[in-house]
Amino acid sequence: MIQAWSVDDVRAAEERAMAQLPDGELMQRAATGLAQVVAARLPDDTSTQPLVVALVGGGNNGGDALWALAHLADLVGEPLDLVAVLTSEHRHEEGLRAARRAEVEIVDATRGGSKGGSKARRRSKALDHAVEALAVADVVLDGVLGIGGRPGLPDLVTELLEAIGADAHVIAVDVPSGVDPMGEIVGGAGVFADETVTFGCAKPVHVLGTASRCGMLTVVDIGLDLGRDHASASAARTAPAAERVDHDDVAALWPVPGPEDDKYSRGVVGVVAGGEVYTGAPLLSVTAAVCAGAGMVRYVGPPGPTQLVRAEVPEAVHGTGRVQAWVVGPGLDAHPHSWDQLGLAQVEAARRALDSELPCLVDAGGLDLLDGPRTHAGARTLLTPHAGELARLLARLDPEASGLDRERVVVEPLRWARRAADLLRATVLLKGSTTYVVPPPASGLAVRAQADAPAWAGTAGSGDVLAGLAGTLLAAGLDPVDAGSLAALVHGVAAHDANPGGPVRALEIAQQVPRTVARLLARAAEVG
Ligand SMILES: NC(=O)C1=CN([C@@H]2O[C@H](COP(=O)(O)OP(=O)(O)OC[C@H]3O[C@@H](n4cnc5c(N)ncnc54)[C@H](O)[C@@H]3O)[C@@H](O)[C@H]2O)[C@@H](O)CC1
Repeated sequence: MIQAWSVDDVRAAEERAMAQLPDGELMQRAATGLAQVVAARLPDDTSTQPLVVALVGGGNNGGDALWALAHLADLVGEPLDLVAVLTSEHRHEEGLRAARRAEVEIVDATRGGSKGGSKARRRSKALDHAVEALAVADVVLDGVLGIGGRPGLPDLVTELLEAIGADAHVIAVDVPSGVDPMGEIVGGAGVFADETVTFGCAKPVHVLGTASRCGMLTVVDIGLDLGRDHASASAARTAPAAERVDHDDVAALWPVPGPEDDKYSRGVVGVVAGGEVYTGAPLLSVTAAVCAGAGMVRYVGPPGPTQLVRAEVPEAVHGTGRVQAWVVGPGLDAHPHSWDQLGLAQVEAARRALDSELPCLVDAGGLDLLDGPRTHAGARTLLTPHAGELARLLARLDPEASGLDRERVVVEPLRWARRAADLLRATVLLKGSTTYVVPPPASGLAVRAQADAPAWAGTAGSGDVLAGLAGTLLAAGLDPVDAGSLAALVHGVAAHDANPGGPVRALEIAQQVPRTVARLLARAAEVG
């Protein structure tokens, strides 16, 4: 599990550590670790002298970058070209002195050129020089903004970033500059790093939807005390703000049956999905549930899709009966015409499932049937909207979200998922290239974010498969946060495994699940 702590918790932990350590020690640890990573990324080709350029901001993040350049000169022991481009009128003076002592070339890009005239003529010589160096640098260190950064960048920095050559390896110091350190706001201007070197622990930016801006993540241990040892939790220890389940967690979380288990103890999942119009969704959800290892799958639906499920998934049983969790809504028409008796009966079946006290996954058309907090199943409800469905749900139920649209959800996914989780007292799994699993804020549980799926997985029916998969995990007794995040991971990996690097159809994702689960379980046995 990758765990990330909030900026406030990191700052508090830094203060606690600094109170025990000599002045500047934490930054030295950070800069030394950073310099070691940079040294390892220098080109093997020794025919030309490697060039490392650091973009240096005015805060401690800039200080890290300056000290790292200073250490690098000692560490590598071979001639290097080191350039620090200052991007702010503020300076980390100690870092600057250290860089000067180490004969790092200092380029002050903030020194303005002549005023007036065209933009090109106004550029200072220093800026031109920085731009030239960036174009040919082997490694570029982004030390403009760290955890003190707000989303967005000054124009000067944007101009410098645009000058970075295509072959440069870009390493962000702690946080890619311009990107929200808390990972709440996705997109916008900012660095796209090949790699991020962070200090003490991961921050939300590294695991939420902003993770794609960070590239590979290295955490340098600088001795922060951040709730690593839950067993001896003291007042000073804090809970993570965000988490990501990884492949090595699957064995610990996946419900593997034991010799005493039977189909009932493994979990019976009931699927109320589809209708006479949408017949594919139930087939996909039921297939996924069977393939995920449900003890039994009961399908509830009108004759058309029932016939199809009978023909394609002989393992499924039909009609209502005892279940341990419900999947309600894939392909469900929540508002059938008054003459559509079969459609109305299916909506009634969905409402009965929603009103039961059992764990419940609510997807697609099922979301349109929700009208307030989940008082019965409460914390054991998992809502699985995509951005458009979440916008529609909130615009309908939350007076403060009237007019909310998909685009706003895409920019601030956590804000709106959290809002729905709070309002409906349910866990919200928001689907997208990053899948967020957001428990009700009152639970105090960390948000999870998964980004395991290839873009090919964004295909019709893929969400129906995810619903069947996650519903099976709910029926096996997992809580909604584990069920949602584990299902998202396995769904994504199965989409990859089904056809690595190429298109995949939803049914193939479902059919791949047994082998993907087996592979992930075997991996744990090998690692363990
Ligand atoms: N506190 C410590 O002991 C340690 C701090 N470390 C480093 O310190 C960093 C945090 O340093 P700071 O708190 O100085 O913050 P930053 O270095 O991230 O920069 C904050 C400064 O940038 C300005 N700023 C923020 N967003 C901006 C934007 N979008 N456009 C223009 N200016 C903007 C702020 O007003 C502030 O002056 C960490 O990310 C890490 O790199 C590490 O050295 C580890 C130890």
